[in-house]
Amino acid sequence: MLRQIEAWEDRDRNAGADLETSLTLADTAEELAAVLSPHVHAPYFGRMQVNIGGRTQALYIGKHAFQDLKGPHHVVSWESDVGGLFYQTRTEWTTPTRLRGTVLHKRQLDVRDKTLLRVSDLYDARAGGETGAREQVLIERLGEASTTGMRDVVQTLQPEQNDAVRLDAGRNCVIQGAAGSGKTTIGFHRLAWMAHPERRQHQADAAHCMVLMPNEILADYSRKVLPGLGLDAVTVTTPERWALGFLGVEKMTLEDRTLHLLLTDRDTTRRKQAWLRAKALGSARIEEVLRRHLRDRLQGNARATHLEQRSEYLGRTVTYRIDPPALALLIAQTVQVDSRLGYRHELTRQLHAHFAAQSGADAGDAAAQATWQDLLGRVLRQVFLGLQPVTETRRLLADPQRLQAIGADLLTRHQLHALTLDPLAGVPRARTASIDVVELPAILTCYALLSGIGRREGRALHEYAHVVLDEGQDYSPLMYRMMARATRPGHISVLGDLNQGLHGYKGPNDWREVEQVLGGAQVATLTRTYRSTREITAVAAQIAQTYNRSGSPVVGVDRSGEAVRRSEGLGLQGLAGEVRSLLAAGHRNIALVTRNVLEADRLSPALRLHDVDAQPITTEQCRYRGGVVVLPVHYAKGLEFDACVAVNADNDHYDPAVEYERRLLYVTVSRGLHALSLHAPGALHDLLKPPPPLHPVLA
Ligand SMILES: Nc1ncnc2c1ncn2[C@@H]1O[C@H](COP(=O)(O)OP(=O)(O)OP(=O)(O)O)[C@@H](O)[C@H]1O
Repeated sequence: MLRQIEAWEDRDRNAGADLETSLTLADTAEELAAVLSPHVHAPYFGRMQVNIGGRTQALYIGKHAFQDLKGPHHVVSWESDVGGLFYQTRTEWTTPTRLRGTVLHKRQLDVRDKTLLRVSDLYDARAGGETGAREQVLIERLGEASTTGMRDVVQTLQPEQNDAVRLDAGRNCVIQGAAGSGKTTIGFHRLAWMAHPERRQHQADAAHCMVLMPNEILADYSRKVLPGLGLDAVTVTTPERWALGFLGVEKMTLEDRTLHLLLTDRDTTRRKQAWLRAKALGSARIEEVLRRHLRDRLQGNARATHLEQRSEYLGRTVTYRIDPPALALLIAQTVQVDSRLGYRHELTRQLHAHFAAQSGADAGDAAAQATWQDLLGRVLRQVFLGLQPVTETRRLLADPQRLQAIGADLLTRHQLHALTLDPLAGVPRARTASIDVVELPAILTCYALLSGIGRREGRALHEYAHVVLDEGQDYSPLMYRMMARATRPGHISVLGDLNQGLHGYKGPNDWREVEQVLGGAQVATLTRTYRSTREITAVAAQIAQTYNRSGSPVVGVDRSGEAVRRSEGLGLQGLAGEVRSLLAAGHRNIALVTRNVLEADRLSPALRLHDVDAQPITTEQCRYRGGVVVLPVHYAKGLEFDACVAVNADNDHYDPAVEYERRLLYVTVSRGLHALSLHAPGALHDLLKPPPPLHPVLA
């Protein structure tokens, strides 16, 4: 590898016939050298002995493919089809040249800093197959301390995770998995796999892909995995930030008044109404309602449009004109064409054809177009008059009669009724111009129908090559519709856990609904969790089993660790003592997870009085930099720490009768890798009591 890099970096060798060719060659060579360089320290992590067409040979598997031009030292990349065999239980395959291949032996090579540290044989056909060492390697890797960013798991990818990464390219997929099953990690690995040239027509250019994470803190945490997977160019953001940016209203304040009401209002009827209203707003049927509404509005604007323009074309005077019946026809045709680029683009195309017919010109002739351009602009302004996505969507949603008139056959009676209610009237609004998260998908839909949707490149809108949606249980069906519209067909990968849905009022009822709105998707379920020790997983499972919707039990990798610490009746001093004791035990990254922001805000300065410096993470602008942190559960979601302290983990803070609260508690206790401490000023939560001791005979 070093020899190859040297050759690439040698400018004299990359000389072309002329200066320009030489520069291009040198640039390309430098780029190749830069891509290969990081892999010199650990060029491979696996070796397979295979028999292909009767010849036995060794294949080395690494994070990056390497073709040794002057010797026999090749490395195949883990994303290649043959590299995938390293993780699979399958041992036979057929090469592209139709030769039969058989895997005889698999070996894990722990290489760091150009040093081979250890060799573990994973599979040996002559000695009876799997050796069991794969589990051992995994357990050791999981026992390592946490970092401040998401890690790549290429070396220890497990067979079921590998299958999820390699679900058919070109088909949407939904990957369901419990907390710590590696979903988010797998989403990024799937993207790396999609970016590999072997995906042929489905290959996704990383620069044209996007990953949507639930909040900025997690987006920042997960960006750290990108370089190791060769995905530096991928956009990682949150759905709200992306949508506001795309709509050009990033200055508006984003609020979630439904969540505010659900968390603070004790009136059950109002909570139910807010929930149903949010659900109705996120229904995929809203797309069709908006379609009908916009069609009528465009037709209404066209009604009085008599416009004409005289121009000189090829030495003669042409009168271009359009009258209401002609425009009505063009609009009817426009709305029928379901263009991703929107009505404005399609109507422009139709108008070009209309005026071209009047002058006998070719609709694509730029010189001819210039002669009717002014009139075309006037027609568009008239037709789209007053159609601003934010105001237009709000106007429609605030008009029960109009909704009834165009949506009676699309929405249920309950949905229509829910849309007419205003349960949020008492919830304060932001002082500045704002958008609510539950109305955002409808506004985005309105924009998409009028002006198109996709990846902006200058003034053009392109499809995303592949989009990964993390925490997919929190996206409304309408948002799924829009993401599918913005993306190449079959190129959406969804990761989620129905059991961790913290925003059920926005999310889908189940994955079938997602499958339906996406127009088909493969669904895979991850059955194992990797993050936490056996002791921590047992506590999380005890909570999850009270509402488990995914249908599969949570099975953790059987890694033993410290006993879960339970402290009842301890105040702030006790809590500070607990943190100090975790630090003394060698844990570096420790999270104190609270039920809400206010508690976290108060806890940080209070702990300082007891000599514990815990950084608060209480807004999306905060970044996780490691050490001891205090954060509310909704920001802790997706992050992980060496040790987690569940603060105020009692019935008062997590109402046992409310499923949503139990979900929050599940998220809280599932954040620690190695240690969990449950803390309450009084009695611990009902679901966190220690399991009864085993009967002496069983023990
Ligand atoms: N095959 C693996 N080898 C090593 N570590 C793994 C493997 N799979 C998962 N992990 C580790 O398990 C932890 C959980 O992974 P990840 O955060 O992707 O899970 P998740 O399912 O998205 O969790 P959550 O639902 O809580 O956000 C991470 O530390 C990850 O590095």
